[in-house]
Amino acid sequence: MENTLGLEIIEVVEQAAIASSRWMGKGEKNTADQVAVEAMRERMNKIYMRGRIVIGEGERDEAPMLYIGEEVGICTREDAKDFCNPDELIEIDIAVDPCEGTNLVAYGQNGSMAVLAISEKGGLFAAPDFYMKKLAAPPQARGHVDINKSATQNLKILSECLERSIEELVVVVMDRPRHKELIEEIRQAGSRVRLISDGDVSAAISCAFAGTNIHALMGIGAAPEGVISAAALRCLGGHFQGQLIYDPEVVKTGLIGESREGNIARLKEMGITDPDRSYNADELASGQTVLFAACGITPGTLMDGVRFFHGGARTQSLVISSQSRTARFVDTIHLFDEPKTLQLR
Ligand SMILES: O=C(COP(=O)(O)O)[C@@H](O)[C@H](O)[C@H](O)[C@H](O)COP(=O)(O)O
Ligand SMILES: [Mn+2]
Ligand SMILES: [Mn+2]
Repeated sequence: MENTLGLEIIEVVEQAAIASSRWMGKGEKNTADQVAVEAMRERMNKIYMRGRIVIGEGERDEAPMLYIGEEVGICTREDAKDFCNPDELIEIDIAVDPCEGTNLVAYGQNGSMAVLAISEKGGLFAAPDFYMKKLAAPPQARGHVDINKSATQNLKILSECLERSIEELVVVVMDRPRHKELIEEIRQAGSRVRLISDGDVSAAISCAFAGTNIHALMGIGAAPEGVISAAALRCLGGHFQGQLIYDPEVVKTGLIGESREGNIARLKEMGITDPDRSYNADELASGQTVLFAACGITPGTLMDGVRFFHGGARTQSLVISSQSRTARFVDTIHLFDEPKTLQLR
């Protein structure tokens, strides 16, 4: 899979990031999102592959593009056998977030990226558009911290695993009213909290890399983003656990319906009979082969944002593969027309 798709998926996230970054700081989050979706879809449909979107922009009716169930890639054509090789005909599942952190792009803030994860059919948990309680941590803490333990207990375990004091730990939490008590607990335990307004995928993946000064992600974000984060952390050997949140009393906003029972029923319809189950990274991204790619839109902890220069642009991406066991940082110069200069840095 990596051999046939590796380079192609870098271009997919690069094109989405470039398109979206043109709307950076313009206060128009929907446009920043829409152009990323269009660019991602257009580039994906030039790839010799047989892909199906399992995590995307939503259901077909509400999302004209990259909706769940949409088929992408040249080899989804009926006559594909005539021009696609056997590898390209293997069915693959794709999770996309063409603009992760639309608010961040719209307001010119750090941490947004174009991102996707790929696996063979059935290899990615088709997360419903629900919330998810998340716990991400570095590889040394994998299997030691536990989403069912309190933040205080996990910080103690984390400090032992990372051989540093609790006071030296930095935990990223989304700045939401639902996290008031969690934030207090982390501070009370002695650790430091980095609050983010959006973009918990970047925060989760940052846990896997020493030097980011991010040691854990705790709290509730969206479930689709949880699966994408899990795909990266599984390949990197980091810790990731997620638990669906269906009780509107817990989140008090957005994604889910107002009735707890109604939400449980919706989950059941989707085949999720134990709504309280916590999933680890291997279960959320269970495929034999998992590929992940992200490209910075605005600057972030892991990657720089898109930088334009006369006649071109420079992007930074991260491509992770469970197959080759690599995490590649890719720095690309894109030549649009006749650039006067090629910007080295
Ligand atoms: O910040 C986020 C927004 O993602 P997007 O809509 O693609 O720009 C995500 O990282 C979060 O995981 C999540 O979507 C968010 O926590 C759910 O929204 P909210 O109700 O505002 O917390
Ligand atoms: Mn997102
Ligand atoms: Mn998005």
